[in-house]
Amino acid sequence: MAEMTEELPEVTTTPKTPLDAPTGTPTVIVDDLHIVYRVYAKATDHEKGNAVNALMRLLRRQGRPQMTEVHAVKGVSFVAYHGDAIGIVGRNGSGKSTLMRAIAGLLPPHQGAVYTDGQPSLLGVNAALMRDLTGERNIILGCLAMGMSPAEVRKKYDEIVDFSGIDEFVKLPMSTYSSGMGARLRFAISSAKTHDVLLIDEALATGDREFRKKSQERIKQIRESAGTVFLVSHDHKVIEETCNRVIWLHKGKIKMDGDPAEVMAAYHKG
Ligand SMILES: Nc1ncnc2c1ncn2[C@@H]1O[C@H](COP(=O)(O)OP(=O)(O)OP(=O)(O)O)[C@@H](O)[C@H]1O
Repeated sequence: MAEMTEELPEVTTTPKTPLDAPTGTPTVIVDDLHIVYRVYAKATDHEKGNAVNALMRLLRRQGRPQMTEVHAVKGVSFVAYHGDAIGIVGRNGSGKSTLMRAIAGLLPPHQGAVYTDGQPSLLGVNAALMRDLTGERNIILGCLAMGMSPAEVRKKYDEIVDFSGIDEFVKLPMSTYSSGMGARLRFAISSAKTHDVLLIDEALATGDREFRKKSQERIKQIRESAGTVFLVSHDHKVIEETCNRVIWLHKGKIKMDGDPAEVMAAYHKG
């Protein structure tokens, strides 16, 4: 395997205490959550800004005419616990990714609230790795960004390269990777750390079968260390094999929440 060649400065930090909270206590509380996107559509020629149109809008107390709202999550409430792996299913546009981003704190609630115990980390298909940098550099930066000390990065480096299976490609820029290789490296980096709440949005979709198996094993380990995992996937086999609970979103609302086999059976019936 390729040795890590980058020099990292010696820094001593106090190690983070492992998650020791007992299972069965809440990690995420979502309370009557509403998320609304505001979209500014392109103005038609008729609406285009000129002084007369602007004045008429002011006089009629109208807002910008091109703005539309998309109510993506509509009053979602649930509680997640330590040790939970929750699958989120639903048709395209049902609000799955929006809900993940809201739990990660990346979207402000329009109404309601999200309370989390610990730091949620969102691992998505577009997780911020840099295409022009080598895999090695991305591993180092990614781990430091997750709060690891340089010593921890050095300790974890081989394991991450090994888990990702990208071998010698680690020395090449990520722009030379296939989408599957990129996804594997992202998952390997993100899951190298114990997460309180790990949100995985379709990030396992591009991996091959062997990698999916390895990632399911990793998710199990995270659950066993009392973290909480959310998994958005259109691959229902992965959901059923990995999760102990499934939430079915439909048009921004929870249609069903419970045992994976029961929810998936109802979901397939439509
Ligand atoms: N940035 C955005 N701006 C405006 N509307 C958005 C934005 N992102 C998502 N939406 C809208 O919000 C709704 C929910 O989208 P979201 O991506 O959360 O659904 P999803 O269930 O994850 O879909 P998919 O399975 O296709 O990934 C859709 O109507 C979508 O068009």
